[in-house]
Amino acid sequence: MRVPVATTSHQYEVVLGHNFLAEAVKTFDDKLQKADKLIVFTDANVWAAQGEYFKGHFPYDFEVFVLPGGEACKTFEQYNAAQTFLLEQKCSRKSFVFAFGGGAVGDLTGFVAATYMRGVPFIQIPTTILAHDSAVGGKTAINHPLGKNMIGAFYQPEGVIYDTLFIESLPEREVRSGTAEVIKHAMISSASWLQQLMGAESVIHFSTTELAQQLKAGIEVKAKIVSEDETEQSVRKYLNLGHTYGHAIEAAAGYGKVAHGEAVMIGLVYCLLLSERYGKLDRDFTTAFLHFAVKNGYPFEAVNDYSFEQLTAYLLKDKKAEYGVLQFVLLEEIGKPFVRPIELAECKEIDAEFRQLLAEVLG
Ligand SMILES: NC(=O)c1ccc[n+]([C@@H]2O[C@H](COP(=O)([O-])OP(=O)(O)OC[C@H]3O[C@@H](n4cnc5c(N)ncnc54)[C@H](O)[C@@H]3O)[C@@H](O)[C@H]2O)c1
Ligand SMILES: O=C(O)C(=O)C[C@@H](O)[C@H](O)[C@H](O)COP(=O)(O)O
Ligand SMILES: [Zn+2]
Repeated sequence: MRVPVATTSHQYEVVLGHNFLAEAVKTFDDKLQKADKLIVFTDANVWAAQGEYFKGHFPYDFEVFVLPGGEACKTFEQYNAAQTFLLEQKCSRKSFVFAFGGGAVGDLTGFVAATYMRGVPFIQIPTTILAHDSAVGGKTAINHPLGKNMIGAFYQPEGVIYDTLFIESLPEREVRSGTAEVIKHAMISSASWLQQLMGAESVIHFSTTELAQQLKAGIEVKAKIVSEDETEQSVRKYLNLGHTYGHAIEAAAGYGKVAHGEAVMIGLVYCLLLSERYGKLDRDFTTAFLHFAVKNGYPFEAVNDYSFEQLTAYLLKDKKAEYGVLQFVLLEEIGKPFVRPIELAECKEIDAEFRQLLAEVLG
């Protein structure tokens, strides 16, 4: 399966298949033959689970740099270590970089590639469900203790090779986390798709074929939006549904304790509550959605670990804020997102409603 991405700065394809790494990498043969060095960035968990397969199916010589697993690789320290590795390997502008891992490896590697000698080409080889989102569209970043993804660049990959075989070793918690972004893509694009997901027995036990269909549908939504608005001037903001509150939870927890997708799911419910005030969605729908999320194991108890006051500083650092006022992505109805300024006092009211609803549903 192929999904084209055509942003203002770059055109490329996402190729999706199963057990097809060698074949997919070969489609870049022209470029890779001309490269003076191939560097693979990965993380310790991915390399332990999938390194042998990778080595057996990657048809070129390469050097590998193994980062710490998860959010721990999106730090200034690891950014510095990765740049040092490229310098020590004598990489040039003719070198090629691969991000082999989930969104954390992809975001770090993309930012390293964007800034090494002011830009070297890179290819995303995602290994998580979540990375159907992160590997596409060119948002690259590391975290700052004061806010999520605060230091980064828009920098598109040369291509995305998505071999769903890698997902077979993904822990269940990460399957759940990644599926939150699939659900987000459904919420901003299609009521019938969301209805299908909400009606499923479980959204974390899809068959390989069903999963590939869900991933492709998500990639298509993302590709269409980033092709229209690469740098988040307009419709790209819709991809941030659930992230204003979600990122605040992630940052307050200390990156990695609440997984990105878990935090996004929490943020999606928060946005549904807020949307009730400005669109056609009502409390019955929000409650049904929360039940669906709880049934699938999303950890809403995490909200109770932080007061609204603890979240406030992170909320205010959201990148969509304008002139000090938060801009939330809301839903007129499912499939119809819009952006609206929301004052902090109103955020606090919704936060209180959220905690009340959680108490009712979680008991
Ligand atoms: N750039 C974007 O547009 C974008 C979009 C969404 C999320 N993100 C970012 O992506 C990150 C989250 O990505 P993620 O959920 O993929 O997390 P991740 O990269 O941290 O991976 C999750 C965990 O699973 C392990 N793992 C990954 N693949 C594995 C595999 N195949 N087998 C076994 N273990 C594996 C990792 O080592 C890690 O511990 C966050 O930092 C988030 O901010 C970026
Ligand atoms: O691609 C986008 O645009 C997104 O917002 C996708 C999000 O899922 C992703 O988590 C992104 O990294 C968030 O970006 P940020 O600008 O809020 O840091
Ligand atoms: Zn996200």
